[in-house]
Amino acid sequence: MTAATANGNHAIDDPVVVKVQSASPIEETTLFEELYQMECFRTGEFYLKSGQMTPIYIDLRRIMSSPRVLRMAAQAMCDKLVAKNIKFDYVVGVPYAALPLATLVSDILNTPMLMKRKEAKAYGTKQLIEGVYQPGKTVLLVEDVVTSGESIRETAEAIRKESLKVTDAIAVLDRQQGASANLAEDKLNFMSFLTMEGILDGLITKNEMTEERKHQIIEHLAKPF
Ligand SMILES: O=P(O)(O)OC[C@H]1O[C@H](OP(=O)(O)OP(=O)(O)O)[C@H](O)[C@@H]1O
Repeated sequence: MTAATANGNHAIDDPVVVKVQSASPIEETTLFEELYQMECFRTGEFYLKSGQMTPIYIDLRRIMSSPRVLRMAAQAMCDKLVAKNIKFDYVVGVPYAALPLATLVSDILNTPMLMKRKEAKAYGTKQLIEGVYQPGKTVLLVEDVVTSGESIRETAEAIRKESLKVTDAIAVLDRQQGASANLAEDKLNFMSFLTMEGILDGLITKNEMTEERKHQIIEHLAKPF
């Protein structure tokens, strides 16, 4: 049996929608504070997937150690999806870091999840996309942190090969290094709950950073990969 959920998405075998939006929407500053307390922000010299050096590293893998904060981050994305009236039939997390987030988004919105593997297995069904799906349906991609958008793009490509549609992707945080424009070229609408600029402003309020350092970092991150 298929049932439409409150946001118009479809769930299998579960007609009862119990959760969608938070009673009061989660504020960016509230999630920032939780991420700060969980030491998700580190300054220094780190290297990203793209090979680029970054003076600030944001590690949202840490939040799986707090189900409360993990849920808050997922709920913040759900609030945004509902507010923007984004429609989709399945939720897919960009492996691996976003998988716990995607699981909670699927749960909160009562919308089925699929799982995209980084690599297909050489045994079993050898499928790259796991779960039950019908071709022609639409997938929402969920990310933790986005830099270039390449991981989203790769995931969208694998999903589209299965004759599924992908039009929207959401992340907890956009490092604001060109992902929106890159993904738009691939017909993907990208949104995030937090931005790098918001994080840097938050770190200024914590006296962890000066305005001058913030501008140096933004300038550094604006350089091409
Ligand atoms: O926008 P991009 O330039 O693709 O960078 C962002 C990606 O990098 C990180 O994943 P990582 O490659 O470190 O793998 P993991 O999720 O398995 O830790 C992050 O979780 C995103 O998926």
